[in-house]
Amino acid sequence: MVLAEDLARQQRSISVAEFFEKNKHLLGFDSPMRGIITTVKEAVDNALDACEEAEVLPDIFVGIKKVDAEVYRITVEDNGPGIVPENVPLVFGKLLYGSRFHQIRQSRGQQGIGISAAVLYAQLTTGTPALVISRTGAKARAHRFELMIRTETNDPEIVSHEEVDWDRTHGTRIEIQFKSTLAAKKRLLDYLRLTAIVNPHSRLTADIDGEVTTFERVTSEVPPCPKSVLPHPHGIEFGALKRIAAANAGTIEEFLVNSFSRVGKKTADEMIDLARLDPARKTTTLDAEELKRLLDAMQSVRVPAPLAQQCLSPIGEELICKGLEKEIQLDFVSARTRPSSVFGGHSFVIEAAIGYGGKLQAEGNAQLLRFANRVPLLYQQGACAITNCVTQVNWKNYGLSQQGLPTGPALVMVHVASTNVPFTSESKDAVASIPEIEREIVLVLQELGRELKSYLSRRDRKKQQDDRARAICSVIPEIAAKVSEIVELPLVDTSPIEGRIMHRVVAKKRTIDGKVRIDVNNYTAKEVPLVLYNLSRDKADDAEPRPDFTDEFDGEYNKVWRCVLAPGAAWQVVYTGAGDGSIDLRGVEDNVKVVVDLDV
Ligand SMILES: Nc1ncnc2c1ncn2[C@@H]1O[C@H](COP(=O)(O)OP(=O)(O)OP(=O)(O)O)[C@@H](O)[C@H]1O
Repeated sequence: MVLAEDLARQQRSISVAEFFEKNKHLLGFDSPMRGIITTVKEAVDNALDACEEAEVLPDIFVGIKKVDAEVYRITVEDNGPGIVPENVPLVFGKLLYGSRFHQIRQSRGQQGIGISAAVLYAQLTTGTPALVISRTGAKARAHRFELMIRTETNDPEIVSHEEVDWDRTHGTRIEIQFKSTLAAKKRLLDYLRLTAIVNPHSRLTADIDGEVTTFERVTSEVPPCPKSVLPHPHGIEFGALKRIAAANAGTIEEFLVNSFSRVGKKTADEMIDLARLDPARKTTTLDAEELKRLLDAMQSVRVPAPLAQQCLSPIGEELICKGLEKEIQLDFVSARTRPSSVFGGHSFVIEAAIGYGGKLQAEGNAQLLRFANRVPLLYQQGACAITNCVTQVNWKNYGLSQQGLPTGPALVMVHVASTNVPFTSESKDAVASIPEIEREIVLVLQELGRELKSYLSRRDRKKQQDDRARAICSVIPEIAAKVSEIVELPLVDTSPIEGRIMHRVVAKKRTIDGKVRIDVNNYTAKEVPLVLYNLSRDKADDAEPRPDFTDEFDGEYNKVWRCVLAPGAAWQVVYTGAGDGSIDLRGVEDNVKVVVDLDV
């Protein structure tokens, strides 16, 4: 009895801020290094969400500066709609306060914890308040706050508040200081690069201790902001049904039609009938047993899937490829956006891409890029359903070797976009194992695997043909020389014949005038593709071709320069390479001649 009374004296409620102060690892603040990444991630997620809501092209600045031995100041500034001054203290100084928790639509933020957890972490490690400046439009003045969190009550504490001048017309800036290290610099830049890939409409500028990196946008089209939809009857649980039914003044039929997505009068009547209820009854009069019957009926009646186009914002195949190509040089890339699907009443869309070659590492595991609602997932790869699906696919069928993950110079990217991404924890690092989601991921990877396979066999076939053609071409000049010696006639230029064998122009070191002359008039195509091979990779690496040449590696041989010569166009190009002599490409009307001087 005494013990119970002793215990009773110790029992008291715990504020959510106290809880997370003690369990900061649950929110991704388990180490000082990770603290920086999580803070930047939370603030950038919020900035991107806010810009999307305001339909402005995001222009986001991330600054990290050492201010003391172990203390870093993290700044994130956006050009979003700003936050009204009354809400600023709540947004940054109260955990579980946000605008997205109650909305059913795709957004980066969900829980209303992210940024206030960063403020809490800062005050825990350095005791300094967060500095926030926000402005909502040209007509309003900016408000500057210094904020802390009262952990015992989970309430904001306003240390200072004043109106200030700010050159941005709208946007928000947050500055947080905490103990950390800059060991996370590479990871931070990786995070920003990945964020740029899945948010191709945004410009991200990072200043990490004076070193500035900009990730430029690849499109100027703002993706439409996903719209909030009503809950789907297949995704509702008893507690939620009871709560919304109690708050509804109408009849059961009105309740079903007005409170759930894709439920019309006919579907509602079918549900009510199945639950053996009177459609004219008020929902507030239903007892627990009747609500249970209604819930069962709602789950068994067929209802069309939620309208994914409204509430989701997939990136799209073209922009995924553009983003990947810009940030990671690849020889092959292909992307797929699957049709939308549903799990537990929540819409989701799976997007994926496969890249190969280019600057990817030839050894070791393929690079796996995981994303959820346009946010890169950087931690807990092993615990994520995406990783599980990638290892389930038999990559050997598609020309890659495999040790769990595929290996070799490949990249696999998967994006889960959903109104409710099922994360394994509050730190939102890994996607939970949901059979519907996993099925879609495996399907899309198999689809892309087939494309990769046909690219790899095309490439191998081409390499074989090239090798053969090269072997033949290497003996033609010798045969020509021998023949001219025998028949005692001048040596002819064999380049056009070689060109026809190779189906392209091959420049090699030759002795005629110390130059190679290639006549491309044999091409009947409207445009003449010109490819220069066999330039020493080292030398060609330093060389800058003309802007109308694209410049790439063929992955197998050497540097390849491509351009298109239109017949009839007059060409006069003189190029001086780095130490490998000059290359002179010349074409005249109806007689396009290419002269390559490799006289080194
Ligand atoms: N830069 C910003 N511009 C405009 N509004 C913002 C900004 N940052 C935060 N907010 C508002 O503050 C709310 C709380 O942000 P917070 O990061 O705590 O949670 P969240 O983003 O909603 O969810 P999560 O915890 O999953 O990140 C957001 O829902 C949003 O309404």
